[in-house]
Order: sequence, then C-alpha cells, then structure tokens
Amino acid sequence: MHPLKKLFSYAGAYRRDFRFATLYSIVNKFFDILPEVLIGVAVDIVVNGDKSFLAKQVLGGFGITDTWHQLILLGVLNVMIWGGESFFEYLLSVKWRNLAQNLQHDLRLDTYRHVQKLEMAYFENQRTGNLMSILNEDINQMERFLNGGANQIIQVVCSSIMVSAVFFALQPSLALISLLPVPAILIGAFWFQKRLAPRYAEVRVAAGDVSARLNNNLLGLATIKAFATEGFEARHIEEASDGYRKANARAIRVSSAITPVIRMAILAGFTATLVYGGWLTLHGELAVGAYSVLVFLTQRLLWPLTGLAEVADMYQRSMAAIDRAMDLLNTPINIPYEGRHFPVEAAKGELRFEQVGFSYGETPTLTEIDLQIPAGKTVAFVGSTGSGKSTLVKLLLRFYTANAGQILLDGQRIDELNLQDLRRAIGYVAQDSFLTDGTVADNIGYGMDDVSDADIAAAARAAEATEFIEKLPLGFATRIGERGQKLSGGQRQRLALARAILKNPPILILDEATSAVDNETEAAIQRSLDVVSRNRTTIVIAHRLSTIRQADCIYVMENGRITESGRHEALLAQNGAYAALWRLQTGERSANTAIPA
Ligand SMILES: Nc1ncnc2c1ncn2[C@@H]1O[C@H](COP(=O)(O)OP(=O)(O)OP(=O)(O)O)[C@@H](O)[C@H]1O
Repeated sequence: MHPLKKLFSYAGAYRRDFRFATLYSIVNKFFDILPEVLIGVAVDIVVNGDKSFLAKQVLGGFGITDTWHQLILLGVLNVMIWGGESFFEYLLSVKWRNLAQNLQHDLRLDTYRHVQKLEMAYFENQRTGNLMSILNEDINQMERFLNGGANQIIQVVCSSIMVSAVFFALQPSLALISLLPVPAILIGAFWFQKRLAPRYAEVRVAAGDVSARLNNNLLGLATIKAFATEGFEARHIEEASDGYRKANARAIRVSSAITPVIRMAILAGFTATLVYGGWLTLHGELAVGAYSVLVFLTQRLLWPLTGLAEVADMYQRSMAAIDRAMDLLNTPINIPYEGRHFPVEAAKGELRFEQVGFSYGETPTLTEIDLQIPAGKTVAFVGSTGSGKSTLVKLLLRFYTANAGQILLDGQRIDELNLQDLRRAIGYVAQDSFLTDGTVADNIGYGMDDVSDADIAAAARAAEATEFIEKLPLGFATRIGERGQKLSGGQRQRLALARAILKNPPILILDEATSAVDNETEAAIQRSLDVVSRNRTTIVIAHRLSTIRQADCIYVMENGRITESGRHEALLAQNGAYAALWRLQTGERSANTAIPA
C-alpha cells in the first residue's frame, strides 16, 4: 500500500478536518488569483473608458458607465479580494497545522502503544536507537509535510485549473500554447519523484543507523571510558554520520535538478505567451487588457509549478518517513494480549509446567520441564550459568511462548489468559530491573495510582531497603538518576524487590543476578525472603545457595533440563551437583565431585 494511502486510512477520524483544510486552500487560491484579473480590468477601464467590461451589462458586467465609479468599484473589489485572501490564509494555516499536530500526536501515541505490545523476541532483532528515530524523527516529518506540502500541492493544482479556465475564456489558442509545458512539467516531476523515493528511503535508514549508534554509545559510556575507546567509538559515529551524509548527497543530486528542469519548461511557456500574445494584440485579435492579464497569469500559472519541485522533494522525504512509522504500527503482535479474564484477587498461585520445551533458535534451551509448584510454596532454581533458569520464568511471564507442552496457573493454560491479568498476578524482580528517573518513592510505587507513604515505607522495610534509603540525602524523595545509576547494583535490586512486594502479587519471582554478595547482604536477602514469601508462591533463581536453604523444593538445572530436585538436606544427601556446589560455596571442597560453573 502506498504510504499516503496508509496515512489516509489511518487518519479516518480527521477526514472532516482534511476536507475543511482543503476547502480553505482552494478558496484562498481563488482569492489569490483574482488580483491579476483586476489588473486586466483596470487596464480595460483606462483604455476603453465607458466601453469597458464593467460598463457592459452582458457577461456579468456591472453596467457602470462612469469611469470614476468603475475605479471605485475596482478599489472595493480589490480590498474585498485581499481581505478574503488573508482571511482564508489564516484559516488554512490554522487547519493544516493543527491537523499536522493532532495526527502526529495520535500516530506517535499509537505507534508507541503498539511497540510496547510487541513481544520480546521482536526487540532482540531491533536497535533501540532505530526505533527511537522512527518514533521521533520520522513521525515529525509528517508535521512538516502537512504544515506546508499538502497545502502547496492543492494550491498548485487549483491555480493550474483556475488560471487555465481564465485563459480559455479569454483566448483559447494562446491558452493552449502557454499550457503546453504543463504536461512536460508534471511528467518531469513524477519522473524525479520516482527516482527520489528510494534515495529518501535510504536516508531514513541511515538516520536510524546514526540514532542507533548514538543510543548504544550513550548507554555504554562507562565501558567506553573504562576501555579508553572514545576515539574508536567516535569513528563509529563518524561512519554512521558519513553514511547519512552520503545517502543525503545521493538524494540531493536528484532533488536539486528538479527546479532548474521545471524552470526551463516554464520559460518556454512564458516566452510563447509573450511573443505570440503580443503578436495577436498587435494584430487586433487580442485586447490590450486581456494580453496583460494573460502575461501576468502565465506567470501565476507556471511559476508555482517551480514550487512543485520543492513539494515533490518534501513529499518524498515525508513519505519515506511515514512509511517507516506505518510499517512499525502494522508490525503484527505475535503474543496477543487478549484472553480469558483472570482476576488477580482470586488467584491462588498454583503452577504447573507440563513437558515444557523451548528454544530461542536452533538448539533447545529447555527440554521436557515437568514441575508442580503448590500455591504458597517457595521453590528455588539453581544451576550453572546459561542452564535455562531465567528462560523458565520468562516463559511463565509469556515473554516467549513455549514450543512444546504447557504451563498452567491455577489449572488454566496461561496462553489462554489475558496477558496483563497474568502478569498482574506475578511480581517479577529481574536481574536488571528497570528503574525510572524519579525518586526512590516513585520507583517503589511504580505504576500505582494511590499508594500511601506508609505502604511504600513498609515495602522498603520488607525488602531490607530502609537502611540505605534513610542514608540518601533526601531519603525516599531522593532522585536516583536514569536507570537508577546513582545507586549500587545491590541497592537497585532492593528497590526492585520493594516494588514487587508493594504490588502484593500471588506469585513472586526473584531472579538473583549474582552470588557475589557479602555476608551482611546475604543475611538481609534471607530475612526479606522469609517475609516476602509468606502467603504467596515464590520462585527464586539463586546463585547463593545459603539464601534458599529453607525453600520447599530446590530444582537443579543443567543444559535446559531439571537434573535434581528436593529439599536442601535431601539434595545434600544425594551428593550430586547440588551437594558439590554447596561444598564449593561453603568452602568444603571435594576432589571427586563435579563442580558446576
Ligand atoms: N533472547 C535470547 N536469544 C537467544 N538465546 C538466548 C536468549 N536469552 C537467553 N539465551 C540463551 O539461552 C540459554 C539460557 O539462558 P538463561 O538466561 O535462561 O540462563 P540462566 O540459567 O538464567 O543463566 P544465568 O544464571 O547466567 O542467569 C543461554 O545459553 C543463553 O545464551
């Protein structure tokens, strides 16, 4: 589908505004052309006196024979025409510009809402900076086009039609001659446009590249500095920026040629009117007034066509951008949000994994996972890095869909539930939780409308976060910086936990990032786990085994399979991988047991 068509079908709600804006553009153009006609009338008055057009009563003449009265009427008409032109200029400007703003606002919001609903797998193959450039720059291009370009196109078409009508009424043969270049101009404009489209598409892709690079580098500044790779990264940006410059240069080569080529065609038409019209006037076949009108009108007809070059350019640039925005908006959502309502208040939190299998690509990440987690119990997953522990909980959150088997929550298949209902039932503390650029309190009460300070403080207490929060300069009101970068990794984790506790979900998932915690933190984790796991199903992905000693069941994972399971003591007695890992962490080494990473 053509981007303009996509835009029109998208902008259905604004059809009325489009119609009014178009009407204002047409009326404005009509008033804009009339002064040239008045020049002809003025010449007619002074040359023909009481036999002028205004003196006649035929063909809409006014029958005013007194030349002084004719001039006064001319003056009045002139004021009315200019007044009308200015008034409609104002109306069209307000209408088109507001339309641009409204449409841009809607498109940005809709596209953002849509992007939020796309599944995680989509983002793995996308660069955030590129998405940013679509959501921001590309959507802004639409404003530029609707602000000026749309009105310009309508007015060029209108003036061509109106001026041609006057021409044909006054002198058909001259009209034909002066209009001869118009088809050539239009064909030329289309020819150029076709060549411009792919070039501007390349420009947008290159703009996305620059944005992606910048975004990537700004996020990785600490690493760039630590590795002293400022020069290396500046060269990356230089390459991307150079790509953008070159893509633009290719577009500029074509777009700059349009105006001169169109001008040459206009020149031919204008010269023809001057010479042939003059010859007709000299031979008495064309009135002096009509000749002067035609000369002016030729300019009025043909000159705006040079604007066509500018419009064609702007149009192509905008279409390339709108196309990208529309494509993003039309990207299918592969994990649908719709499903059976699952009220969180009624959720118990009983979980079952039945023969679940999953792979991100070719190799299986999880194989034949069978689990039953009774409501309210605490279970832990341990195992070497990359064994599939986080993937398991991501399937539960439906970030991905299992390739085999099924997952049930309170006996209901999770892929049949409303996605947000399911996720509302789960509190998820990820390894790298997202913190916003707000205060500590904002982050704990994230996404909740009416939450009291007391509730926030209680959640912080349960997460063992109160101590460090109180040491911050403004306590709960301290701003923590983008992504919480003014806090330590452990502190961020505590805040994320407090946030999950405040949500009070029937299921809580804690994905521990590391086993590298000091004894004090370890004790704090243990204490908060005791508190937060009460009355809810709790899943802990643990690296530090001592923190999950009390779990109702511990699952050991290896290569996407569960290899051992049971309570801590039972697993130690088995003397398998868990026992080996335990000995490693508690300092008891054994030479003949396999030690997981
Ligand atoms: N988005 C992804 N695309 C492709 N492969 C992935 C993706 N996420 C994880 N993997 C791979 O899947 C495997 C399991 O990863 P997962 O994050 O579940 O491991 P984990 O047991 O939680 O590890 P860790 O203890 O280090 O957090 C790894 O080999 C990893 O490389």
